[in-house]
This record gives sequence, C-alpha cells and structure tokens, in this order.
Amino acid sequence: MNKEKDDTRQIAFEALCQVLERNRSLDAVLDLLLSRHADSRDKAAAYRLIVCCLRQKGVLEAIIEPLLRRAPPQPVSVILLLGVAQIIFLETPRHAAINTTVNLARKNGFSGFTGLVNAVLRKVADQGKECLEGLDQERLNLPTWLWQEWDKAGFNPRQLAQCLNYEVPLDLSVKSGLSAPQGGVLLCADSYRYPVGTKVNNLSGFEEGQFWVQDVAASLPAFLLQVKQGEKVADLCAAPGGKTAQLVMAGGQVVAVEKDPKRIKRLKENLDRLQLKAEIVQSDAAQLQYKEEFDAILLDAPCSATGIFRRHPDVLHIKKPKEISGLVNVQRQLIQAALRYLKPGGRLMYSVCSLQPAEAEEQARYMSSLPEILPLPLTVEDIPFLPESIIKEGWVRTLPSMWSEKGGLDGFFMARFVKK
Ligand SMILES: C[S@@+](CC[C@H](N)C(=O)[O-])C[C@H]1O[C@@H](n2cnc3c(N)ncnc32)[C@H](O)[C@@H]1O
Repeated sequence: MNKEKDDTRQIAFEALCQVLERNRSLDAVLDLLLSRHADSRDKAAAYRLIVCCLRQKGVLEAIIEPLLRRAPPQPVSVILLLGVAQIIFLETPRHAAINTTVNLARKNGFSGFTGLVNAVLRKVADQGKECLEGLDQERLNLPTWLWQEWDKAGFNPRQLAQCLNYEVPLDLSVKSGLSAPQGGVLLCADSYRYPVGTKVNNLSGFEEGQFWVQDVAASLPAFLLQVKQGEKVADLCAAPGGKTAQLVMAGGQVVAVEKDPKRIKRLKENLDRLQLKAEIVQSDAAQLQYKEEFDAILLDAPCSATGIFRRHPDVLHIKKPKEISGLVNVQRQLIQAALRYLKPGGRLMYSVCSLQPAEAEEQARYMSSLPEILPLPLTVEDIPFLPESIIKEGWVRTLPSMWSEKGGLDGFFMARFVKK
C-alpha cells in the first residue's frame, strides 16, 4: 500500500478517536499528532478527511447503522466513518477506500472486524450517492440540543447546518496602510477574503508580518470598540491575539491578559511575527492587579465556541449542554472584573463566538441591568457593510448563514457598554 495514504488515514483515525471518544478539541489533538508526521501532504489530506467526518457525522452514521446488526467497538465505528466518508463525500476510488480502511482496522488491532468493515463498505460503494436519498442531511448533522436551542433562539438551524456542506474561505486581517496579498477581496475595514484552499504561508508578506488569519466576524468586536490613538486598552482574554493586534493597530496602548501559559506563548509569537507591541500579562483576568484603569476593554470571553462550527466542526460533538452554565458563570465573573478596571466614561465590548443565547444575548441583557454601565448601542452607521447583523437592542449577532453568497462568516455576538 502507498505509505502516504496509509499515514493520512492513520492520522485521521487517531485524531477522530481522541475527539469523539475523549471530547478533546481537534486543534489540540492535531498539534500533537501532526508534529509526528513530517509530510505536509499527509497532514493536509488527513485534515480534509477528519473535517469531512466531523461535518457529516450524522449522515455517515445514518448510512452505516442499518448495515450493522449490533454496534461495534467505538474505534471500529470511527474506522467505518472514515471509509464511508471517502466513498460518499471525497470521491476516493472504491478499491482504495475499501482496502485502506480494512488495513486500518487490521493495523489498529481490530482484525476480528475486517470482514465487517469490508462488507459494510462494499454495500455502501455499491449504492454510491443513492445512500443519501431520503436522509434529512441537515437535521442529522446537527446534534439535537443545538438544533433545538438555535431554533428557539429564532435562528434557522437548517440554514446553519447547510453551512457544513461548504468549504470555508480564508480571511485575513491586513495591517492598516499595507496592501493585501494578491487574490483577495476586501470585505470591510482591513479584512480580506481569499478563495477556499488558499495556503496562508504561501502568500507574500506572511513572514514579514503584514497580516494575520482571522475570520471577518472575529474582527468585528475590536473594530466596533472604536479605539482611538493613545487610549489605554485592556484585552482581557487575548490569545492567540488576533484582536490584540487590531487594538494595537488602532493606536491603543494595549495590555493583553491571558491565563493559559501555552496560549501566552502563541500570543507572543504572533505579536512578534506581526512586529506589534502590547504589554502581555499572564493572569486570570478576574484577578488582574493593574496599576491604572482603562479607557476601553475588550472582553472576548471564553465560551462554547459553537459559532465557529464551520471551521471547527469538532465543537458540534465535544460540547455538551451541561457545560454552558459553567461558562456563563465564568463569563459573569469576567464581566464583573471588567467593570472594576474601567474608567468612568470607559467603553466595554463583550463578545463571544457562541450561538447559545445564554452566553450571548442573555449575558448582554444581564449587563444592561447592571447599575455601573449603560448600553452603547451599535447602529448601521457602525457596521454599514453588515446591517443584517444588528438586532433591535443595538447588539451585533452574526450567523454562519449570513453572507452566504460570499462564503459565510463565523457566528459571533457582541454588545457595547459605557461606564457611568
Ligand atoms: C475566545 S478566546 C480569545 C480569542 C482572542 N481574543 C483572539 O481574538 O485571538 C478566549 C481566551 O481566553 C482565555 N481565558 C479563559 N479564561 C480566562 C481568564 N479567566 N482570564 C484570562 N484569560 C482567560 C483562554 O485561554 C483563551 O485564550
């Protein structure tokens, strides 16, 4: 067997087992796994296979389950997902998909299941895309709790799930005053979009630190905080630093606070590459001891990250409804802390990349009830390029289904306040 293809599938198998069995984030798993594999083609192919399985997991399971008499061990289920994804979605030739998947089972200690894997994949290959007929693909690919919560929130879960069927373009934030690398389309402010498959390291200006990768929706909270030259600004949950970079570029004297030492390292590396200066403080932002108060604070709070499911489809499977209340509590502690650090008249931007109202709209409602701050509503004048994202309270809510003709955008929520 071709070694390259073998490695691809082995990486994909190990990564998917970690994500689906241990609820580990794909980024964390891949950092570790890919460091063991030198060949970048293997990495790219493995990533494509993993993402396909995570995006289409519900559909793949609906194809596989009727072909099984009883549930196999979890790793064998993962092996079947990998095989069927290749046949139905990735157009891998039948023989290659079946043989390599059977070998994968053997190589990982599941010789007793090679007959089953072979039989299931042959049946699926015989039917081809007909397997998809009659399946409610959108409904199957979203976990029920997310479908229900998004429906209740007034979003269209079917439209959201349709975003799983498309590859996602690359968005860059380019340093103000510099020209963007060729091939991009200006979306707004300093945010440019590049076609699906663009490799950021291949774009001219990457080494020189002229831009950084950031979904256009992720660029909005810092943009809408409207930092002025010389203002003292705190970025309370800063790593990996996309928004810190924007705040520095806007002229802020930025204090970037981050709790996690590994992520502090990434924050420093990113700011070094961009040749941007911020004061980096390793601290729990809720316990920050700082000598001055701030003119503006960005609280891009830790959250369930369900809004970024297009680029990170693992969130659909690793996040559980019971985790939300814990996150809501942490967010409230951070909100309370932010209020203490703000000068009278200072602005606070609260943002999350979550589609769960408890972390977003309900938090903004809570903040609006606090005596120390007043809402500072966002209007069409602030965000003329995306008026559909403004909701009546003066908050911004982006959805992956917006701008569908341009390739969509991540789901973010943001609300702005001013201290009395
Ligand atoms: C949503 S991410 C921030 C993304 C970042 N603002 C950006 O644009 O690149 C949340 C970050 O907050 C950090 N974090 C979580 N709890 C924190 C706390 N109590 N204090 C400081 N940082 C925290 C996490 O480690 C994570 O890096």
